[in-house]
Amino acid sequence: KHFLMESSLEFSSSLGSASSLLSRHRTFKVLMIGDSGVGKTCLTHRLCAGQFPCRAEATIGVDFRERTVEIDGEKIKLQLWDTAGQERFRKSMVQHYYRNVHAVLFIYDVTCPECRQNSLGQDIPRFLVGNKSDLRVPTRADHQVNQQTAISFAKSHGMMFFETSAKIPPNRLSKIEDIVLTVAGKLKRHKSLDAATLTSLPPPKPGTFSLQFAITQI
Ligand SMILES: Nc1nc2c(ncn2[C@@H]2O[C@H](COP(=O)(O)OP(=O)(O)OP(=O)(O)O)[C@@H](O)[C@H]2O)c(=O)[nH]1
Repeated sequence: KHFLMESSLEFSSSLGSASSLLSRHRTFKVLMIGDSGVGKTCLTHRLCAGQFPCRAEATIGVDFRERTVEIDGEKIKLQLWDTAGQERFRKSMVQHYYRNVHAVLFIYDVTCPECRQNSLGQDIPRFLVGNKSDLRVPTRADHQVNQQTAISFAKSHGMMFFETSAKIPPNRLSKIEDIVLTVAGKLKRHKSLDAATLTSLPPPKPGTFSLQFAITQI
């Protein structure tokens, strides 16, 4: 995980070059945000490289990884920006990495009902992703985020919902490919994200909502 200088944070699109006019190709900046330790770095690796990283250290600043998928003949490049969850790193970087964002993945840990989050980007596609589903233990349901609660929460905030694990081997339950394809598909179809507006989106509006889930069983 490294610290990136501001100059490398700027969004770039391959649209405009002669070759990209022949094969349509768009790049979208997707922000991964969430508390420290929820698994943003591991999930970013998994979504982009298909693997769980053997070791992950706390992110300092931001880092990004890319994944290209083809949807209906168009190549969509997702640039996943892995942000620092630790408050001391987050504060100093906040205004930089929220610039020109096209979608946000709010990540929380399903075994941590106290996860909190700041809301942003009301006008862009947003996804709520519960990670570490491999750590769910049926007998400890009271210490985990209830999936129905999370689904209702996502619905009421206009987000799409996924529960996944960055760690489990690729299978139907991991949902990793579903997440990649859903995010890319949503961005491809999102009206306000056409070529003309790619580099001129306003910064996401700040605001808050509590992503603190109620513990449903006492
Ligand atoms: N069991 C399990 N462990 C996970 C999963 N995802 C991440 N972890 C572990 O959770 C810890 C934190 O993961 P990171 O990806 O570094 O978390 P982060 O959200 O990037 O943390 P910050 O960089 O501090 O913001 C590491 O020990 C990972 O191995 C998962 O799906 N399942």
